[in-house]
Amino acid sequence: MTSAHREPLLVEGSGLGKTYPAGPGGAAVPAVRGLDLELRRGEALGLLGTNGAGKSTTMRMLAAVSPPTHGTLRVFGLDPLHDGPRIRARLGVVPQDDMLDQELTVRENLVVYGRYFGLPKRVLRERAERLIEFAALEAKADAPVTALSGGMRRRLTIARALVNEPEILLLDEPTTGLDPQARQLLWDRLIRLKNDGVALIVTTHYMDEAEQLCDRVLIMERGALVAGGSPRELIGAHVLPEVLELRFTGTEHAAGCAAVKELIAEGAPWRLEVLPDRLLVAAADGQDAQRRIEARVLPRASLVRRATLEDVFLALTGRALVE
Ligand SMILES: Nc1ncnc2c1ncn2[C@@H]1O[C@H](COP(=O)(O)OP(=O)(O)OP(=O)(O)O)[C@@H](O)[C@H]1O
Repeated sequence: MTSAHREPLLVEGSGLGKTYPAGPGGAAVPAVRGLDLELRRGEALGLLGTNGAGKSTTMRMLAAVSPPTHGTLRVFGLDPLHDGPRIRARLGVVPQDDMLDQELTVRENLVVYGRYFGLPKRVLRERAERLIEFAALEAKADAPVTALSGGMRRRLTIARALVNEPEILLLDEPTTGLDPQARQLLWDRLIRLKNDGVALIVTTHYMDEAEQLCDRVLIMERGALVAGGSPRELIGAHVLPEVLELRFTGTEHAAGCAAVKELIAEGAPWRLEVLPDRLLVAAADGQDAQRRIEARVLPRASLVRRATLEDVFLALTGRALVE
């Protein structure tokens, strides 16, 4: 039992599902089906899946803004159907699109948002300063939102979602469109929150993000759970530990593919994934695979790396998780 398991259960969903009613001329959409999930204090849960997998629908159910049509859901032990306002008061939500007040300054955005929670002025002023510092926006505190970079806006959106000191923060694709440096700073802040005991639920298209942040991930496809566990568990259970990436010049791609298939047919214990621009050969020993393949066909470039969640996703769904 890890220490996380001694923490109280904040979210408990069982057989959770949501079917959107049929529109004019269309069929009903089962957006989420039979999902079991749990979240504890200080834990980060990742929801992974391609577009339309049901991640945003799951987030909306957890945020008590879209009622489930199947299964049971408890957030803070409360039923979202009947206790929506009490649940929402203890949640922070970071939507995909920053819904900041463009004309207001950084500080004003925090203060105005905090008023919705009925916080006394003095508390709010002090909290806004703390959040400005947390979001590393001290130099921009009096600047309007229009003067902020993409990364700064995301940090302000997160700061704003923290005004009510939520116990759970829901983040829908928090770093989409940000450059590597801006992503790193954001991850740093999210890890700090987690260490302070805030529970995070993150949807993302980025496997490295899930590996960095999440204690557990749920891989979803067409509304259903495909696999769940810690990144390490998923890698251990679903893929071989090393991956040899091979790139060939245009016309050689097919020959390279044939050579690897031939070796596998001869008994090499590998798994081949063919992508448009490269071959991925999963193996227990990547260097051995590299030697044996390169004895038959010479790639333009090759490298051996450790298997990642991206490989798990590909192995389970047959699709690369790219935007
Ligand atoms: N309000 C709605 N009415 C009807 N169908 C919907 C509604 N919202 C989402 N859907 C459908 O439900 C399915 C799941 O959508 P959802 O937005 O939850 O997926 P997602 O994994 O969040 O995708 P994305 O990464 O694009 O946000 C899709 O087929 C979508 O078209």
